[in-house]
Amino acid sequence: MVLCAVRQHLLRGSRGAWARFLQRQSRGCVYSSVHGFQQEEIREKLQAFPGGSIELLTQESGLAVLTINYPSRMNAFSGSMMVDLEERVSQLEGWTDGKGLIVQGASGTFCSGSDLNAVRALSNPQDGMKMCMFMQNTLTRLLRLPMISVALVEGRALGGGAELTTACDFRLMAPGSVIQFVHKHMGLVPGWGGAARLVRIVGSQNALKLLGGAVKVDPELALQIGLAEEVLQGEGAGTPLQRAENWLSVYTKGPAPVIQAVKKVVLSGRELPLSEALKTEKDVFGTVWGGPANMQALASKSKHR
Ligand SMILES: CCC(=O)SCCNC(=O)CCNC(=O)[C@H](O)C(C)(C)COP(=O)(O)OP(=O)(O)OC[C@H]1O[C@@H](n2cnc3c(N)ncnc32)[C@H](O)[C@@H]1OP(=O)(O)O
Repeated sequence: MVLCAVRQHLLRGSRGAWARFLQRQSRGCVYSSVHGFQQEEIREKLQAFPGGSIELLTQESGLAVLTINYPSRMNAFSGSMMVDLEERVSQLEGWTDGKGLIVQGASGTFCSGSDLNAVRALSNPQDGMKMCMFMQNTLTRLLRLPMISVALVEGRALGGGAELTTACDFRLMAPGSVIQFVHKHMGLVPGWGGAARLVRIVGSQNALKLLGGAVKVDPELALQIGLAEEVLQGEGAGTPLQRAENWLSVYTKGPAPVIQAVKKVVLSGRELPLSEALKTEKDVFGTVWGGPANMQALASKSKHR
């Protein structure tokens, strides 16, 4: 009873801590009206470029699959798909049972970046900045979801598609797939946060090579520089999605509050200064200490041989 009350108190404290974490990180977003960013205004503009969709399937197991779906344009991001993605991320933020997320493209290819038709129409500097801020906000929130995320790369991940892979915790590549930051060939640099995240994943030297040379990163190179965790081999071992689910299940096995706590402490360690990360870790620890999974493990006198 007492333990329960203490836990409730800690839980309340932790929710506060997590809310404070997100608040410090601008509620999970990078830009708000303070930066001249008006979300509704850009949403309206983006909706004027329809096509394709972003599909979200949540499973009772706590695993969700997000599919970028515009096969006739190699899953390029139309304006309405950017808006769709933001809405799907909002849905995932409110999914209390979520533990894992796989991001994939439809029809055997990942994503060929932004829809060049929309890009042409939004090529004035003001609209470009607004689109950039919108996508940075969305992909930052995607990476900050309290669940473990994996980009399943089949076929090509080009431009903004390559940037999207970096907004997941891990990348798995199918044989023959390619991740390529083609921005330089387009007279651009990444603008959806892909450069900042890439530096943290592969280091600045490798990031400079990949962006400066618009290098085609095949699975072998991706493994070598730490961009990908694994190549999904094995014809007989199910579809690439099934293999990705298998891979992820090692990390999502267990109760949702524990898996979410794992992601939260790693996220705060990655994003906050040490003293603040330590405080957040303490608060997140408070949510699992004395919780059902902890009590059950203690009662079963589990060994870790
Ligand atoms: C954030 C910054 C960015 O993301 S800038 C955008 C970067 N992406 C690109 O430049 C990709 C340009 N596309 C390509 O290089 C090729 O289409 C790739 C993806 C390699 C596929 O080649 P291939 O297999 O020969 O097919 P294809 O060229 O016939 O394409 C099939 C249809 O899809 C379309 N498509 C492809 N990518 C885009 C795109 N990003 N935006 C708009 N449409 C795209 C192609 O135009 C083609 O359409 P259609 O059949 O000609 O009507």
